[in-house]
Amino acid sequence: MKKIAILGQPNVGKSSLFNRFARRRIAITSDMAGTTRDVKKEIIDFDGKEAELLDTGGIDDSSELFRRVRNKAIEAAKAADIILYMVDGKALPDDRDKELFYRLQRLGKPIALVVNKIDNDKEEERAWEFGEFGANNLFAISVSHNRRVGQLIEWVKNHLDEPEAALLDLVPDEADALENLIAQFDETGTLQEEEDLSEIGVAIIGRTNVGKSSLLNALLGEERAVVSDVAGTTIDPVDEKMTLGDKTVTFVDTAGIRRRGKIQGIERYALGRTRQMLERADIALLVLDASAPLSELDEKIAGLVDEYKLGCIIVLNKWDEALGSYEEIVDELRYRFKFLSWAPVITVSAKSKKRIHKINDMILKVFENYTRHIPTRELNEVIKQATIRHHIPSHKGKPVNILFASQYAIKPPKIALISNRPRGIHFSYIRYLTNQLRENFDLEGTPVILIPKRRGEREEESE
Ligand SMILES: Nc1nc2c(ncn2[C@@H]2O[C@H](COP(=O)(O)OP(=O)(O)OP(=O)(O)O)[C@@H](O)[C@H]2O)c(=O)[nH]1
Ligand SMILES: Nc1nc2c(ncn2[C@@H]2O[C@H](COP(=O)(O)OP(=O)(O)OP(=O)(O)O)[C@@H](O)[C@H]2O)c(=O)[nH]1
Repeated sequence: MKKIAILGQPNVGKSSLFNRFARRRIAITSDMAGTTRDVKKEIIDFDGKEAELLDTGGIDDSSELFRRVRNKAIEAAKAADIILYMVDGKALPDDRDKELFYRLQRLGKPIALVVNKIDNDKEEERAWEFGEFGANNLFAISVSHNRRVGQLIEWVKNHLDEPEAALLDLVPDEADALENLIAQFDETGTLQEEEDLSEIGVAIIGRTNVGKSSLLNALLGEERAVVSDVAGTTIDPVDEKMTLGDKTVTFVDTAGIRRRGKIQGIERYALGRTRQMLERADIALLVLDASAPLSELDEKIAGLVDEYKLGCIIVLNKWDEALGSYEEIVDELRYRFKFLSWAPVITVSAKSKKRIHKINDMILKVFENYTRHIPTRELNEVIKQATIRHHIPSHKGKPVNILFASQYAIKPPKIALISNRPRGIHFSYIRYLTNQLRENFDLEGTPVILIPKRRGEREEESE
């Protein structure tokens, strides 16, 4: 007989769905031969077919660790033939669910992502946010409003019809995969950072003749033959690498940098090539020529750094021939590049290799900030204090609240502000909060992105 498991975090609606399915119950057996502590099973008549429904039980304490959800999911994944992974469509997608679902999906068993509590048409769009789970089968349903539950039942039924697997036990590959699954989470149930943080992609950008090749050579610490002008526009992206502490720095498309004079003239082409580099980089070294006035092209190139949301270090090169004092030049620069106010400025002379090591130190620091994960508690404390100091202005006469904040990505840090009226938070208030974060956490050299999001509380539906 096929076994169906309904998994998910507390309160997503597992019991409700279980009861929906189990309306036509045939027998209840209370344990699974003592193998698992609290997996109940129930034989149900599933639209004319018998199936076993595994009930992994709720987790009573809402403060329980996600680890327990995961352990139960793994137990059930071992036992089940069909897995329904349920999430609360009124909440934001949880990265831990996403990672767990993704890994369960790779086991190759029929598995569906069930986004519950999509109670009406208006709420449909919330389900789209769960598209990032990469589910092959996604059902946006409402158990309590009986929306689309029929479709889910159809899908399950189709899989009940499939022939039973010959072996109920796990094949070794699957067992290994499950072992790996366990190893990938830490004590708190958070997926350990799988992303490789040992490589830093650096793009050296700037208009022609500012000293990009000279800077690259100085950074790499050796003179290299400069490839003289090659006719034609073909670019072979060649990266050069250096080690900085325990990190590898990859300078992207150095062939393009070394090919002299290439970006001269055709501005569109220059910007296009810069884009290609930025796409592959974590940090941009924006090189400016201190011996010449800032140009419009400098500004356009700087604008791309902002657009790509990369870490940035402004390198004022040719400092040996600087046109003015440090204050004069930096004031002008800050005035023109307001959108890069968070980027550190370093004055260097690539030609004489002066202060080049400052760039190395700064690359490491900016990368640390670019990949910074602000602990939820500290993040919320700062946001809370900020909202006490300056209240969030009301929107169309209605109060706007931030319920909590949660960082959901790095490179750069991205933070969701869960609000009753996300669209009611003015951008100037977002800027204020961003500055508060910058004052409290080291975020030098990295953009920080704050995105108001809705949690889907009832009261806002009257908006
Ligand atoms: N709005 C809405 N609420 C729902 C829906 N389905 C379930 N709920 C509610 O969500 C809450 C949790 O439902 P349960 O079925 O107990 O959730 P669970 O996942 O079994 O919870 P645990 O037992 O804690 O693991 C209950 O208050 C349900 O009434 C739905 O489709 N829409
Ligand atoms: N005075 C001074 N000149 C420099 C410095 N760095 C580079 N230069 C000179 O500036 C000119 C351009 O340097 P490059 O390194 O070729 O500049 P680039 O940005 O790679 O130029 P393109 O390939 O044309 O985009 C050369 O004549 C360098 O010698 C510096 O720190 N001080």
